[in-house]
Amino acid sequence: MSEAPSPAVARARRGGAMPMAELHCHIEGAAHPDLVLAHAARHGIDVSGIIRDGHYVWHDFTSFLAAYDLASSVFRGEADYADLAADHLGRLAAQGAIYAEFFVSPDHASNAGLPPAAYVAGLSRGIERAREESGIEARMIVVGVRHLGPEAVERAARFAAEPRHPLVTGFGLAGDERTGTPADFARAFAIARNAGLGLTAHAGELCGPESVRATLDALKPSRIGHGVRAIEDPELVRRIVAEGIVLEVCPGSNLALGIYPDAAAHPLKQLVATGARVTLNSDDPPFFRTTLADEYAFAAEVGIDAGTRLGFTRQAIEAAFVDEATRRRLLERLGVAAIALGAPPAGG
Ligand SMILES: Nc1ncnc2[nH]cnc12
Ligand SMILES: [Zn+2]
Repeated sequence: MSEAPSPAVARARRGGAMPMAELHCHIEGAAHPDLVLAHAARHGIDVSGIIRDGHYVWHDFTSFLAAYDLASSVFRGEADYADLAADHLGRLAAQGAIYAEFFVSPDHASNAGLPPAAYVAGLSRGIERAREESGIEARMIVVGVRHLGPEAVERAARFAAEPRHPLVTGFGLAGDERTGTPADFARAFAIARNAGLGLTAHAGELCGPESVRATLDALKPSRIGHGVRAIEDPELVRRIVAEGIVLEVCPGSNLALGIYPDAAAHPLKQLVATGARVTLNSDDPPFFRTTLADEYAFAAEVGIDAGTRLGFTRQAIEAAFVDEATRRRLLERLGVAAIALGAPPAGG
């Protein structure tokens, strides 16, 4: 009879010991239910409709967004957001992440009564605290919320652009992909592009390949949030590969939201096989009962080898919205971690 593997070996087999990097996670969506319960109690907010037995409850994309909005509303001050960012990044670092970008939504802060500048100041304090505690590096991507309309998204872009906070390095579009058309947000993306921000947009999550194509045409992002449904159109996949568009793939989110019925139906492996630049991400981890380590474990479970999984981390660092000196440092850290694991990273 063989002995049970040690926890470290079991974790390594699951893919959890890998050095990881994440490009796609919404900070409000990363709020652990315990943290939300604590802040809700302080502010006298009833969250019993969205948190039961320590887990978020929702049943479709619309009710997920409603739960997300209510959970967000319990974070009201600069210090609340510092705690949220530090908690999120501390959890990621404990899993093995060396770099993380997260989406920040000035509209959610404003709805909770906090001016966007104080929101970003609080989050950046959390980033600095986490860096001191664990060495994890992080940046913020301001997002406009699509279902709030083009004017709100332009307001978010102007906030991101001027004055530039040093840790805000990107601009993106989140929210309900089923509302409006990408062209509605072209002005917002022009503002962000002119400010030198990196660009990403959610597409090909709830809607099909036509949404990804229209997003690439109208907004010209270097990265697409999700993008998985591009697999339904081989011509579009060829374009994504040829243009080097990076896909921020979030399998746990896709499965939780029912975009795909099960792991076997998820196109992660096919996307990798096309040569597209793929990264792995957790999106809104406690809402979808996932973690970044779980996403890497998912990749292992669907048959993606360790070298390719390390390649996801390298890809994320190469596509990160950071200055070149930081990118070089992160790639060096990845190289050292990969050698310790006994496997040099793909392409490095
Ligand atoms: N999965 C998702 N898609 C679009 N907008 C979001 N905001 C938070 N999570 C999201
Ligand atoms: Zn997302």
